[in-house]
Amino acid sequence: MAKSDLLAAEVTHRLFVGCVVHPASRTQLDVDPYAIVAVDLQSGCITAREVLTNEAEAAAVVTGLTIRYGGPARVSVTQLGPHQFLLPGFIDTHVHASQFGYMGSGYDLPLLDWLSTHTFPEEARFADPAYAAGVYEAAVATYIRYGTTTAVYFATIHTDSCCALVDIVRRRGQRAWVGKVNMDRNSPDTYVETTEESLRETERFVEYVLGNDQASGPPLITPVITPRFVGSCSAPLMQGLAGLADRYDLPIQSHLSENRAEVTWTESLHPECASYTDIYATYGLLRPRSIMAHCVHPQDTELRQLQKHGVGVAHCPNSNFSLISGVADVRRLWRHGLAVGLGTDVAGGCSPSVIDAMRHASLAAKVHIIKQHQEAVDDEACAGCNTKNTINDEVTPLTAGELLYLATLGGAEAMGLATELGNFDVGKSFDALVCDLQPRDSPVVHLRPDEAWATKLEKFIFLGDDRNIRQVFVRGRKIHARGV
Ligand SMILES: O=c1[nH]c(=O)c2nc[nH]c2[nH]1
Repeated sequence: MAKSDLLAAEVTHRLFVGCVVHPASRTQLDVDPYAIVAVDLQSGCITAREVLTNEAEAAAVVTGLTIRYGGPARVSVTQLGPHQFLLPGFIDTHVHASQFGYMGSGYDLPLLDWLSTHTFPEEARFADPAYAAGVYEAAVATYIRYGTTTAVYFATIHTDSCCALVDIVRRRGQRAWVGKVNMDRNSPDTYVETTEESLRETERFVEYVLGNDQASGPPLITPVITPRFVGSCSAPLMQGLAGLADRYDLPIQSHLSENRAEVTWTESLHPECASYTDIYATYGLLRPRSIMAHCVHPQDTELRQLQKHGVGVAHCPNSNFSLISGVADVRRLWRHGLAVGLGTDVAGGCSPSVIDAMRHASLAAKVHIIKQHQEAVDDEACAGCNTKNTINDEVTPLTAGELLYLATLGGAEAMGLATELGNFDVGKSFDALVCDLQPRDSPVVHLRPDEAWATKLEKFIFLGDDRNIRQVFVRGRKIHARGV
């Protein structure tokens, strides 16, 4: 090839060479110290994943793939460093972009008081699109920096401000479901809509999102139907929203069974229904691609109903601790066959980080173990059972593999997107993080010589932060790189 042809040739594929970590399933975490992931930069999809045994073999496979993809001028090779690894991008299945401004404050109140004291007054300010854009710009940049490649956003009731959020997410290249919030009852005068307004404005928002997609390939941004929760949505509004979800084939998100006082109040609003979950079922809001946040206090019958309708759950442990809502039990949700992802639930949760959500999920699972130990000790049936870290197969700590699964593939399953996202299977979108355990400015993660990869991953989960996320990719495109 002449030199001028070489210069003109376009790079069509990128190969990542080094340690690759991904959940093959809930029960299998693959950690491959010598592996290659190949990405077609046109489609942003993974075209090959090769698992090797040593560096020499990796070099030979790089050469073979380079020939297959048209030669060195068409292939860019990224060699990961000794403490770097590739991880699927994080999926935050429940986050209020509009609450970013007061995250980290107001945790002395339970849910319903917190909503009326902090949340509704702040969200009412989003009537001003300029104010909204300022908050959304900071929020989206932060979530991306922390490795969230896919976010399921609540915005507010204000359509123009919701459109501003969509524009920001689109410009920054993140994948997202974005929801205009619906509220037509039990809300302050300054932050409420009529039923008709709420439906009309939701349709205007949906048309805006669907009409403005400029990404090549399937859209990165999807409008999501977002009744805030039963307490703030009348039956006609819920029914109307279910109709919009049908008409536009859209996903749905809401809150379910977060706090005991909320459950009691909600059920009192609908004596015609058997339970909180049954209210959503009755008004048509439970289906595949519905995501219900929290599910802290459901009865078994409710979990069976969620499973029957194919609903996914956003587990939001930081929020459940911060608002003292209770502790959702992930293993119980799994036993009922539910798909579960993680939610930061900013600002109920006090961190924008899915790594933090993994840590809190670990603690939440341990609370169930501690509770059972405590009950056993109180019964005097189990003197000394604190010497074990498990009660039985159903009450055990979450492993590092399970935590990484919740943060990635579990979220994709809850969204009904597991054929496209969540790990590095060939054909899926390359939504990925280049993680670095030894960036120059992160003294917290200390590695001993010859630290095993299993230990390195645990340290990433329990000590890591945004400084350990070097690059962020969505559909093969780099959307963030650290300056340091
Ligand atoms: O954690 C929560 N955050 C909210 O904004 C909200 N609204 C209803 N229920 C809610 N729960």
